[in-house]
Amino acid sequence: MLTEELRNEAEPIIEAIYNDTFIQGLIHGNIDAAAVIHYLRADSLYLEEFANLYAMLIAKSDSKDTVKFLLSQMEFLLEGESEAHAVLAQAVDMPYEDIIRDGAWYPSADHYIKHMYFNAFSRENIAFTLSAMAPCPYVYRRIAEKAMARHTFEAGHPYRGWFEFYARDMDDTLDVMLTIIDNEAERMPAEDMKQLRRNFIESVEHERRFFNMAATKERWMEVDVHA
Ligand SMILES: Cc1ncc(CN)c(N)n1
Repeated sequence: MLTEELRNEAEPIIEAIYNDTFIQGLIHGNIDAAAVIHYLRADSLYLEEFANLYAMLIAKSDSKDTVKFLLSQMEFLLEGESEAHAVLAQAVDMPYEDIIRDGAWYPSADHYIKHMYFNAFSRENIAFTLSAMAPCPYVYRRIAEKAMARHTFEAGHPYRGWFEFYARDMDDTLDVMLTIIDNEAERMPAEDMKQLRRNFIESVEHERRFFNMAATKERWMEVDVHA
């Protein structure tokens, strides 16, 4: 199955993400607070766009079950990830609303978001956008599984709740996304399947760039348009 192959192809990139600064900093509880704040500012905006993408896909869906799934995912997204964000805000001891007030689409987040919108605007078949969106829950679940398998997070660990959330709550989203992608892929010509594959693997790399964007506190050049 296509998504089985994609998950195997993604594994080396996910292992690299796991060993990069941001995740290692969460695991060892010694991450730079400014990197966590940078991450939250970008991620709160990213998740808003993710919800908007679901809305675009609803408009393209012809199956009632798919529409119901997309609506439930919008709901989960607008509520659910706040639990993971709350863990990070607690760890840096700042009120969440104060942290995300100054968010912006920093370069790597901007690229990732536009990669998903490009597919949503240019393709009628929702599988193209879903293949760009699926690494969002998938990469986080794999990273959380690796961390929980390789480390014992003691009760007071500041980021334990973040890993527990992503190890636990991504299954429903993922199962439906991957099923839709596989069902659509079966009826596609080879070049379209190649595009699904590219969309997925590029988004896995976008996930790596997003975490590194936070670790380096990546910003645009200080030009007025982004001030
Ligand atoms: C950039 C990004 N990727 C994935 C996730 C997990 N849904 C997230 N919160 N942010």
